[in-house]
Amino acid sequence: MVGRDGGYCVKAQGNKLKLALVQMHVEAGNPDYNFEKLEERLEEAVSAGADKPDLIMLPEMWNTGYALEQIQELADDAGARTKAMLSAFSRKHGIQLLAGSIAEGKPDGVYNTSYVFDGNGEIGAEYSKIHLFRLMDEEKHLQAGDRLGKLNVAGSHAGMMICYDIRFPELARKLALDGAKLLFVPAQWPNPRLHHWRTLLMARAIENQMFVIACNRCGTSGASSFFGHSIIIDPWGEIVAEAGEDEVIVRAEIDLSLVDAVRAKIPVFEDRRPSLY
Ligand SMILES: O=C(O)CCC(=O)C(=O)O
Repeated sequence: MVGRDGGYCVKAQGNKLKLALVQMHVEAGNPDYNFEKLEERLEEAVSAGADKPDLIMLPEMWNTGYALEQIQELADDAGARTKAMLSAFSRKHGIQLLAGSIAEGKPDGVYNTSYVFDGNGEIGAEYSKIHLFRLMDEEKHLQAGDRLGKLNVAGSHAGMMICYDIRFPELARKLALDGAKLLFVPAQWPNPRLHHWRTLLMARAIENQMFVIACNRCGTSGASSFFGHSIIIDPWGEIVAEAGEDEVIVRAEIDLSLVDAVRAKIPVFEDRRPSLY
């Protein structure tokens, strides 16, 4: 994991948030294994000696992986198993949990859905991926969501996108215009597109002057391999923390007041000319 040590051109005033991103291997088609493994990783995230995070984040489709051919049978029906485990964890530790996403079974099909637990074990927000990734046949097996992902974190508005969604800058801009100061991105982004992953996330952070917090999986699944590189980028485009390719818990503290400081320094949102585009 590499940290950042550079000086900002703008100074944050202090509204701190401690983050822990669980970058883990996901076993495709084996929810029992993945639930057990996640439980271990969550215990590690809050283990004695670790700086207790305010928010823990998980990767995309951590319950089933991309076992799309069997996804109808494997999906968590109404998210019941996920909700039971993660609600209890969130309540026990008083930690907000942005629970990556799962294959969620609903009466009309399977959705790629993220739940956010608010620290009392209640679901504060949920979001189903709206752009299905045709290169991996998602549209053949999954239903697309039809709502934006919005949540509150430490008194600030935040937005949520899942993996392929980051290729749609208008979605991030809409979330920013609606008030988001942070953007969370759970993913299963595979090789060989590390360059796209880092560049797109960096662009979303700089152009919207927001924190981008992205948690990817690692390891291999059939013919696909995943490079990890979970990353936290600040609104000035500096990398706060970035994982390598192995399993790790990425920990960092961010200061949300930096968003206002950056937006005041270069007032992009005031300078927009929406009447022309
Ligand atoms: O856009 C990409 O290159 C990767 C997207 C992806 O893997 C996904 O949405 O699951």
